[in-house]
Amino acid sequence: MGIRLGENQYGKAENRVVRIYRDTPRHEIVDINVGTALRGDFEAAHTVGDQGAVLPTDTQKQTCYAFAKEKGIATIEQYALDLAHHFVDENDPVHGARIEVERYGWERATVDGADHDHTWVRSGAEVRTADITVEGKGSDQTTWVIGGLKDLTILKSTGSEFHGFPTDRYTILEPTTDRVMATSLVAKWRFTTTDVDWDAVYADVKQLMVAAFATLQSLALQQTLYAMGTAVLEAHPEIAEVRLSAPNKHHFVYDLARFGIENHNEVFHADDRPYGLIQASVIRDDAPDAGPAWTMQRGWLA
Ligand SMILES: O=c1[nH]c(=O)c2[nH]c(=O)[nH]c2[nH]1
Repeated sequence: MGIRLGENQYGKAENRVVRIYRDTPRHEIVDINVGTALRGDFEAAHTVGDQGAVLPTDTQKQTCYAFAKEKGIATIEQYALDLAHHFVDENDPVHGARIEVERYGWERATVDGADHDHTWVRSGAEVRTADITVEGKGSDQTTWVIGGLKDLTILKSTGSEFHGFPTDRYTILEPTTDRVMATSLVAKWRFTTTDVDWDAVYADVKQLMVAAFATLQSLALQQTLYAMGTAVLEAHPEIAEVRLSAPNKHHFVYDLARFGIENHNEVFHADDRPYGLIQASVIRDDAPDAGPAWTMQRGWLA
């Protein structure tokens, strides 16, 4: 019975490369997901386990990050062309390469009517939410309204620190005075009235939170959440409480020193999990009782 190896290729999928250009105070961001795949003389790797021709997928990954700094990512087309040519031209067994790149859009955050230098909001609208509870009938009826949003993804490329934390024998985290901070925010705010211009308040609450995220020289995501909630309560007397839930979407500085390449907070690996999950409620001292406003949200037992 004749058996032979058919089509095959191999590579590293979903390299989450984030390149920040920070030569001037006005930073630029390129946020991409890169897949590499090589085709060529890899018969022996499959049939007898001979790795003699196999450029490791790990090396392909490192090349993606190194090229982000060495060649830059002026366009994803040119970046992918550079990678493909490199793999094919520098490796005899490689006859072909397929590089697939997705680029995620970021729009500059607006603060005080102007584009911000180092804060962006991920393109594509967030999801607006409303949770309404009505209890009772006639003169005994009470209504609670919670406004909110989710999937508001925001990132700042500087203006974030994290240090001064306790250490124990398991601590490896290095303190930092300059890091990327990013989150995909979930926020809900509890109104104390229904006499509200819902659209206008929604737009303003979102803007206040984005501006607080952008402008605070943050010492922790916890401090940023508190500042966001405080900004909303200070501007909106009709809101009694803001609840915030924020995954800390870690961006790790990629170690390019191993290749003799300097990386001063320019090339990052955007890790998807695990993530820190920072959650806080910011509430007025004299907030009326929430009653059933928060009870049994979807997923309450999940
Ligand atoms: O803003 C942060 N808050 C934390 O609690 C924390 N913990 C951690 O490892 N990194 C961070 N960052």
